[in-house]
Amino acid sequence: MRQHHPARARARKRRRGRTGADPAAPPEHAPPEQLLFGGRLRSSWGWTVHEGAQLKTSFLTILRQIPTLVGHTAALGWRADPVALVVVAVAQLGQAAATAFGLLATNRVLVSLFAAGPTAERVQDALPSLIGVAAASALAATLRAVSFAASGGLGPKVERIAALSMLKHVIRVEMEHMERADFHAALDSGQHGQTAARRLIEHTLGIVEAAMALLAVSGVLAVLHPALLPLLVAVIVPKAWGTVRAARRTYESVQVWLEHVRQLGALRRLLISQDAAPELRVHGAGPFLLDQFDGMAAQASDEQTRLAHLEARTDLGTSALSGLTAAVTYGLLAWLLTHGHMPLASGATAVLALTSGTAGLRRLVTNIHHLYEQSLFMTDLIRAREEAKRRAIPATGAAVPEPPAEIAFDRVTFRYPGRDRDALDEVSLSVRKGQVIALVGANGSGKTTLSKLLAGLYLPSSGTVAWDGTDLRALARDDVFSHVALVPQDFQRWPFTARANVAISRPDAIHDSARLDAAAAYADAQRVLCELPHGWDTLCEKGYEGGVDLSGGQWQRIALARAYFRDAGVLICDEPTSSMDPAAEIDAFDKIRALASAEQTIVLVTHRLHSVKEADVIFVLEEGRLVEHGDFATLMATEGPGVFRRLFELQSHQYRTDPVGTDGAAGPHGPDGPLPAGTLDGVPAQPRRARAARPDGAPASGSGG
Ligand SMILES: Nc1ncnc2c1ncn2[C@@H]1O[C@H](COP(=O)(O)OP(=O)(O)OP(=O)(O)O)[C@@H](O)[C@H]1O
Repeated sequence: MRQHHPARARARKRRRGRTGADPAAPPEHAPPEQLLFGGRLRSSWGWTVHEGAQLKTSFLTILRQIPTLVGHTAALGWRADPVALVVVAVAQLGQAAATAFGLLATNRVLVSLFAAGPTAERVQDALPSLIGVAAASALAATLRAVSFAASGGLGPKVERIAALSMLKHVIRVEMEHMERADFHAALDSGQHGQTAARRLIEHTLGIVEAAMALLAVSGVLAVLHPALLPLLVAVIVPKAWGTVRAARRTYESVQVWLEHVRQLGALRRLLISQDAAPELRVHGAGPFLLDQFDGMAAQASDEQTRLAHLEARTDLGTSALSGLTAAVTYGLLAWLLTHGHMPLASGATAVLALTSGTAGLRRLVTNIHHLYEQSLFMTDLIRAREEAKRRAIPATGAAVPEPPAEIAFDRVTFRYPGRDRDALDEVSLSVRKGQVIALVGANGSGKTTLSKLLAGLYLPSSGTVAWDGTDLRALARDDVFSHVALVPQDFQRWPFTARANVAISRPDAIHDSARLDAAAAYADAQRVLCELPHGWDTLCEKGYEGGVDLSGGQWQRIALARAYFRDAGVLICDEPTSSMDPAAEIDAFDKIRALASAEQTIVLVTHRLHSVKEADVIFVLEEGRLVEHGDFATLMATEGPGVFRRLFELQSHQYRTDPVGTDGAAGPHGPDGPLPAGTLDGVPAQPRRARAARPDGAPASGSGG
């Protein structure tokens, strides 16, 4: 039985409805686009501002900027590989000369062949010139190959230089600026500048090559007959117009198609995605999305047909116009020939020259077009690089030779860029060497933010963070970082080998096997490593040959091993055990705490309040403010409902729930009776919909049939 596909039917209807409609009209939004993406999927990335830039700028304006652009690109090429640049330039010049010589030799051949006399003599006469033609074409081919080889190597070198020039500054940008939308937009644009650098070289070389070819042709035409030069211009003008128009049309079509490509690509990725696979199956989302995909694909092919018709129409018009001009041109040529203003041989050479000249021109215009757009991306790269330089962590400052004996916060306030609320509000505290510090509080209370300020990742908006009495701002931040090891909440799961994943915290020791093994032993990660097919050298990224994925808890052990491997004076662990089983968690906390006895300062951010019992100081945060601090006993002994005590009791009661429900109430209990469903860590979670079981065992949901 033929299945009904609503999206396909809609696409069919659209196709039918469009018959007779203006093919130039923009395509209407397909319902799937509206339904799934809320309309066209336009990227908000910075670089998209340049999409179609050449369409918005007049060709003359572009033309005026060409000398400057070519100059910039040449400078870039010179920095990347001066020898290759010179080779390319010489090869291009040589090619032009060979082309001109070849045309002139062709003229000589034709003159000999069209002369009076026996055929054998004429051919013999033409022979030296024929050899010249062959030599010129062999030379041009050799030089083309030389130029090709040199420019092929030049492009990637330029791209590498451009990428490095930006990235080396980006990796030093202050964290706070990494969060800023304007800087991110600049970075996105800059990213495209890296490939643009290579294309700039390609298009500049294309322009030079085409310009040289044109120059050679013009020279030959001037030699054949001065009147031929205006003829070339006569052919050039309509061809140039046609080429610009065709280039713009093609570009426009790519833009329209791009939107579909993005959406279809997003859908295609989801349909084969491993992460989405469970919901695609259980929720029946697979057939639904497939149907949307099909509808959008049908629309995409509609669009391609529309564009193909449009292309054909434009091409026909342009060809008619160029045919007309060519007819006039060749008419003029015929007139010159028939009225004895030019020998027949020169006429034939002129035809050859005109053909090769117009082809060169087409290449010239297309390359100019692309060069202009790529130059915009390149400008973005330069801007991003300068912005990154401006926002960099200072490389200067007082040295920090030892881990700090004390880190002190004095009325520290911090606000994230773009937020209207402080994440930390006048926080004052101090952390001493060898202490275990716990930061606790509800979600969003500022624990992670505080730990990042402590590590020197952010600087306070007001107040000071001082390491041994010196404001962080005055310290060499690289030195500060060298004393910090971090297990962030959202730690990086590097798509590298297990070895690189651990040793990345101290890359200079990546081959130190004893140190790696010690780190694995510390984090209880040996079992994880034993199970990996290539041990330390197993790629921890699924989707590549030999790559494996690790469980959440296994990844956390790797992250702990990484922090241990770093061997720094200050260890900050933000929810280091959230994915571990209970036994592993207890073990991990014991080990982390044990490091304090080795003179390390430990900062623990956690919701597991039982695990902070042995902390030297617990700092309790609430909405960015430090509301309580002290050791566990002090905080539990507070008069009245202290924040920590309330959170602790709430969590403790959760574990004291009657496991078999003999008290007749399902779910956890608090001090005042049953706790709301989903209450965790003292923070109410999303309310869960209760489903009482029906006598027949089916859930009593109100599905209504
Ligand atoms: N990168 C960021 N940009 C903007 N706001 C942020 C950023 N990170 C955190 N915030 C905001 O700062 C406040 C404190 O967040 P923080 O992550 O420090 O809380 P937390 O106590 O660690 O929370 P959790 O227990 O959920 O990890 C929150 O209001 C949060 O929304």
